[in-house]
Amino acid sequence: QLRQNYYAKTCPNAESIVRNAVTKKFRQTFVTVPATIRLFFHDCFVQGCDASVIIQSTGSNKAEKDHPDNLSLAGDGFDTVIKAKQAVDAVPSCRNKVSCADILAMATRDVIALSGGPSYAVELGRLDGLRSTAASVNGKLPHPDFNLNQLNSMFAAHGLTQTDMIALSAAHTVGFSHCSKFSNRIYNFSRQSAVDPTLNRAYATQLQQMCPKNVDPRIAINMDPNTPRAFDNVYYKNLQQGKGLFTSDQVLFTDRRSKPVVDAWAANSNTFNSAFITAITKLGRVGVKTGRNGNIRRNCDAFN
Ligand code: HEM
Ligand SMILES: [Ca+2]
Ligand SMILES: [Ca+2]
Repeated sequence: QLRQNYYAKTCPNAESIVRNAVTKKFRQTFVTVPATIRLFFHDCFVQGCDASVIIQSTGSNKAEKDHPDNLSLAGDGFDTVIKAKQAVDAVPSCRNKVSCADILAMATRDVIALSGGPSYAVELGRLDGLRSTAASVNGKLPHPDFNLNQLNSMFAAHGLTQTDMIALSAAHTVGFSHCSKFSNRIYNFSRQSAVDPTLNRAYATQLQQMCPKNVDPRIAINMDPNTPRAFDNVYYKNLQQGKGLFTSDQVLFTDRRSKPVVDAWAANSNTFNSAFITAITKLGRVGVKTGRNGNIRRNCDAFN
């Protein structure tokens, strides 16, 4: 039931208003890019793409964003959606017409294009969800130590194929990770080997330097050591060299079932780009709310 140009009659400039607000935010800080993309993913995988992740906790409700798996979502993603919503609502005819869930989908499309990734037409028509609880996040988001079967089954639960999962994982071509998310790979990996043998040796040494054993937990490092500010297929080239940061990244190359796709997309950015557009469009359809199951929030971080 989603479609392109959904707001053509009700708020014809919705997409350009959002794009302008996102561009302004992008010029202030690059973190806007990874923060917004990850926010969209974490929204869609819990209760569908309904902006449930943006809701603030209240005295009586601990919201999704305060679940441990969401605590590292960067504030600039939330801020991007809130700023874009304010820009939309500043136009009298658009006021309370555009959902926060759609604004997040548009902002995600825009930050990908701004950082050099593929441009695509975004489907719209989502309503905002009416519930957000920390408990509902349990077991719904992938962990960095997942193997291919675990990744596949979690994505399959939302109608996404292994190919879609490999394409979406390329979001790790931009953005940051805290050291704790991969420290198991560079210290005390196993009885046989202190360092994960699938990790490039020189890269492992660099990671140990950037993330010494008792590092400040607030330290975050680039996930793509080569082009951290470009949304590109270098993600797959890194995997070929043992430079995937998480087990869940590197396994896409070490498991023979996913390796052929990694090799193909490392070699051809056009085929990657079109697979990515297919996959993120499917991600945007997950669990969409319509009718009585949703509404259009006045403020994206609180229920009406
Ligand atoms: C395939 C399974 C995935 C796992 C296990 C995973 C795990 C993680 C982890 C552990 C971080 C670091 C968080 C931190 O320490 O701050 C991260 C960051 C990130 N993830 Fe994923 N992720 C996965 C898939 C995805 C997908 C599908 C997307 C979007 C399409 C995505 C987008 C991002 C982005 C953009 C960041 C950087 C965030 C920032 O810099 O603020 N991830 N991911
Ligand atoms: Ca959601
Ligand atoms: Ca990159």
